[in-house]
Amino acid sequence: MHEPRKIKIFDTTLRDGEQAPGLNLNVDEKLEIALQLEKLGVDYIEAGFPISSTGDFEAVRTIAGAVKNCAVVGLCRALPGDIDRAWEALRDAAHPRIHIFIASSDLHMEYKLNMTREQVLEAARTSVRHAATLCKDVQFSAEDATRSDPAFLGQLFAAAIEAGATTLCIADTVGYSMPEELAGLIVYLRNTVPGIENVQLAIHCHNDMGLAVANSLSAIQAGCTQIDVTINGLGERAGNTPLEELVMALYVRKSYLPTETNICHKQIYRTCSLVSSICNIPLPPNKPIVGANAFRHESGIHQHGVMKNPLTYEIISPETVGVKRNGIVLGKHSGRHAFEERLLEMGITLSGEKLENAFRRFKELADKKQYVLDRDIEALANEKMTAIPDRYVLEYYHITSGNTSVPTATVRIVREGVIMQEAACGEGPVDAVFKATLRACALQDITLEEYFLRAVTGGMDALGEVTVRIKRNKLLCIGRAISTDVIEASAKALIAALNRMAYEANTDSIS
Ligand SMILES: CC(=O)SCCNC(=O)CCNC(=O)[C@H](O)C(C)(C)COP(=O)(O)OP(=O)(O)OC[C@H]1O[C@@H](n2cnc3c(N)ncnc32)[C@H](O)[C@@H]1OP(=O)(O)O
Ligand SMILES: CC(C)C(=O)C(=O)O
Repeated sequence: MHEPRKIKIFDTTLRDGEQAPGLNLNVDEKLEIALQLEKLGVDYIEAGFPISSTGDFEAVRTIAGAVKNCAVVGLCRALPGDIDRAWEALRDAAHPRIHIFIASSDLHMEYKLNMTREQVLEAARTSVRHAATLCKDVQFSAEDATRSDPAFLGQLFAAAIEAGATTLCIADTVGYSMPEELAGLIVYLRNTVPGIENVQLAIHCHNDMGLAVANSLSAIQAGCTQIDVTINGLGERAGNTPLEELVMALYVRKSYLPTETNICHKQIYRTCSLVSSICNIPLPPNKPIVGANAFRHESGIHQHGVMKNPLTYEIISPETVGVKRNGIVLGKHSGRHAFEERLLEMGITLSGEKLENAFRRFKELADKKQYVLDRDIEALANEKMTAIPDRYVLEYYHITSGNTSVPTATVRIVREGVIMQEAACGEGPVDAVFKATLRACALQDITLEEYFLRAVTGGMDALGEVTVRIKRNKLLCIGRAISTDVIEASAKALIAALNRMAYEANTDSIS
């Protein structure tokens, strides 16, 4: 058997992942995800595209200052202004990397860049050379590489190596490649590009035809040692290679493809769940590795087999990725120790005020629910981890509703010690609570752009998670809350969104 090859994991959840339509993460959310990625053990965190906005610049700068155990990467076009801005954000990182990309397919060069092959070669040369004067780690990526003329791609890579690139990345930008075809391209480049043996070779796959994992595995077989991934496969269009799927395929099939990564497998579920919650993109139940059904067995023949020996129908044990099979049941009589222990088992470390808050909310929930499940706890922990100051506090709400009465709500809200109380009628109880709340806060110019309700757990006493997106002028803010009562979850989600809006607007209050 061959020695396992070291595979480096390049996580781009915070850059390509955030390009998923509708996704917009603020600096605090990005930092929280980055710190979890560090715990997970990724080798590189692509934290953003610094020239693209002040928010992205700040996120990259903040993450560069906070993360110590992995390299932090900023994306740039092949333009000096992009590179200087990226370096400004990255310069304090323990391990900074500048990532430059330019398209290499004739289609992109002609229609999008309006550049000739010679001009693209020159832009790659000068930009990589410039970046190498600032940073010793420079990645050069060829966008749309898999639809490019292989000979030109080879020339471009040779120019980037000569200019000082330390990593070269082949991007299957539109998820066009087939696994064997991609392996053929990689072997061709390895055989023809001078100096390629001295740089790290990377692959960046998109999932337009559901082939991102297969293509990434094929690229590893053909010699790539850095794999670009995102958590839950987030990304532009159909997304990128999902970290959890690729890493677990490598882990489970190590005897077929001997490799190793620095990933701490027990942190996988925690990371996927945190990203899903912060991004408000629920995991489909049948999602490999981390979906609710990934370790469930419904049919009798399977249940019988698993009872005799789990290996009959399980190629991964849930504990490997941080999912607890059948642990202690947490309920209203459980104390801090059991609660904290369960959090640790789930890969969640909370301390001080955050732990106290989560425990208080757990007790409130346990009073209403027979059993508190891992998913409930996770939701509680996720909700409170990105702390936004509570400017608006919901003191109480009261509704009257029924199929023969007009839904009416009364709310009392406290804003910085001032009590504000109002009543309103609505199309339904949630609408009435929203109208009363906005009236009480004198914020009737806020519009509700989106309302989303999902059951976090099953059963009659399931936790409902409500997410609202509100808008005032151009500012869009999300609020999320959970409760066994959907009206309460809705009211709290609106208050959370108002608090976020006050925080984002950076004023003492919005009104
Ligand atoms: C495959 C990928 O995922 S690449 C990353 C894609 N991600 C994003 O685009 C998200 C962030 N992007 C942004 O915020 C904006 O697009 C910005 C700030 C980067 C640029 O904004 P604008 O200046 O308004 O330009 P716009 O986005 O309309 O067009 C892109 C410009 O960059 C040029 N360009 C695109 N790629 C490159 C490149 N790799 N190197 C040099 N120039 C490039 C285009 O030719 C176009 O130039 P032009 O304005 O001279 O016609
Ligand atoms: C910037 C590059 C690597 C990219 O994201 C792509 O081509 O999909």
